[in-house]
Amino acid sequence: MGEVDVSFIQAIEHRPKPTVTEAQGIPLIDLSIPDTQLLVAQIADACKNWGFFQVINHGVPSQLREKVFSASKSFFSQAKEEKLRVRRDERNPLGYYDTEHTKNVRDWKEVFDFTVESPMVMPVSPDPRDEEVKKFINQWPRNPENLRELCEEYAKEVKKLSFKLMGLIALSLGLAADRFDKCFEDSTSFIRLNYYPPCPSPDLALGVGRHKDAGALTVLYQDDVGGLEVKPKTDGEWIRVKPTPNAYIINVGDIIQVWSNDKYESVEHRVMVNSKRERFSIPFFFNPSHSTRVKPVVELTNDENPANYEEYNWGKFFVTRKLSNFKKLDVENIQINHFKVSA
Ligand SMILES: O=C(O)CCC(=O)C(=O)O
Ligand SMILES: [Fe+2]
Repeated sequence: MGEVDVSFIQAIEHRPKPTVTEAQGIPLIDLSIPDTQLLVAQIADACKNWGFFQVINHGVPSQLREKVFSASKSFFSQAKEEKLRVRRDERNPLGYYDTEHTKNVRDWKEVFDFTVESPMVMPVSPDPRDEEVKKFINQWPRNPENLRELCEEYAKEVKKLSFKLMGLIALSLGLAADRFDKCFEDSTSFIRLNYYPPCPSPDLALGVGRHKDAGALTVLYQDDVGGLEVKPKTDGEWIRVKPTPNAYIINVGDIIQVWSNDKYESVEHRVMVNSKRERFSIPFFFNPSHSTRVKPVVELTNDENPANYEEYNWGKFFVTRKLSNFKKLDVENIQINHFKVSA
């Protein structure tokens, strides 16, 4: 990518600030502590007050993660023609692309997406009357040769961590640890290799525009460059999440917000770019199966605390969102607040 094209330019109110505020006090949770009750209390506090947190002693081997980062770097360093051999298009949402839009502004990044379950089953169209589903298959590049094997091994490890976190979150809501496990059979989870090239105008563009993650949970690893900013609900300011070696950043996504009936909220975040260093990150998006009907869990609602959301189908929501990120549309893309029950 050369000079900043007009498609990347953020509206003035969404441009990054020239000075960065480092986040203070983001919960850092040690998953190896033997006292489950204490762990659950820490998770509850982090989800309620921050919507995101970091975890250490998470069980994902750091050597494997480093190998995936280095394979990712080698994939993105190839000539564009080579990367375009595995590009995504409207028929297959998996693979490489460099034209993702967030809220209709182009992101300064390149990505490579692959699913955790292969094939992954998803509806073909956002139309609620169209019941057709399709099996999607990952596209793997010729180089680096070991990318597929490393990514598949990494996916298994992060999936284990995601189930563990989901269990702790369920416990923190007073539910059984396996309350949500069934929803994640035949999951639509996917992993994204993110590459943010140096940007000549980091004051005008963003690596990823402000957004909330639509799925249940995001398990993210960022390299040591930094650039991830969040807007926790306790504070209206964007704050920078300083990279912590060997820690995963966990975000509550929109689905947990709905399941918990707003007890936990999905946090807005974005990525700043810089003119000097390229940046890499790898989010794992833990998403339920396409047939999951998302609504506040019955155990958490009653007459005094009625459901804040109408039920929606995850597969249709996801497909609608995918199509809108793929190209610039004239309308706002689908959001959970479209399902909010009006007071
Ligand atoms: O690169 C990052 O640190 C975060 C990326 C992100 O928020 C996303 O891909 O949804
Ligand atoms: Fe995100």
